[in-house]
Amino acid sequence: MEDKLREMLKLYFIMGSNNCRKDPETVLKEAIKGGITLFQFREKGQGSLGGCEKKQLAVNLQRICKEAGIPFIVNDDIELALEVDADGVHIGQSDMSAGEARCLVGSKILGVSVHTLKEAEQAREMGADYFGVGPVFHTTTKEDALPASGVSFIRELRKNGYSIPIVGIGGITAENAGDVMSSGVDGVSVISFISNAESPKKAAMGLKENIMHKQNG
Ligand SMILES: Cc1ncc(COP(=O)(O)OP(=O)(O)O)c(N)n1
Ligand SMILES: Cc1nc(C(=O)O)sc1CCOP(=O)(O)O
Ligand SMILES: [Mg+2]
Repeated sequence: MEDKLREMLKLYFIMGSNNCRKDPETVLKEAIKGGITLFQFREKGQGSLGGCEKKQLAVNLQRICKEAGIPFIVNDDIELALEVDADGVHIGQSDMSAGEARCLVGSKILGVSVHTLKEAEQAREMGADYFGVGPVFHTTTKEDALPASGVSFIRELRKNGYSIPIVGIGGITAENAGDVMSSGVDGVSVISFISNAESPKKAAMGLKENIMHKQNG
């Protein structure tokens, strides 16, 4: 299961309608053609959808993922994740606790954002399946992002014996993805480099090439 999860995390695309310059369903289909391995529905921030519109978009994007065999993760909204029977959820330090989330989602994938060794210890104890660590580089996509910390915390986690799957997030592009991979992560998480690209397919392909290149030596 853990090896399968590491594979899934290689190119983790996250998106909501407000991150896209074209129709979100088209963006997701193109990103899948470009080689993404996991998708997170993150409908959040200025201009995002709510209520029935949010749920309908989740259902439509989940169908596209299912047809392509890409697991579908929901950000923050555990109720929605359970309603649509998503493959997993991602939560951060200002969301519900990882312990509570684990109780609610059972054996679904549980991702947790961590920024300190203390948060990492708690998340691991509470049953996190993977960590999201960022922002690695400067990002304007997340309104309340912390200052960029580079790859130092990723290296610190590995040095302290954390073998749990980890993805780096924040400001990642095809150009810097290889450096993030070299720090010890299993994969990279990306929003705008794909969602805002003229060709989401080409953007995903560019990322994939650099990720695989690093992985193979
Ligand atoms: C893979 C991944 N890593 C980190 C995050 C950020 O989660 P969080 O800190 O809860 O912030 P929001 O995304 O909810 O604004 C993530 N979503 N995915
Ligand atoms: C959703 C999210 N979480 C972050 C964190 O640091 O935890 S940074 C971020 C936004 C990532 O978007 P982009 O790839 O466009 O920089
Ligand atoms: Mg959150």
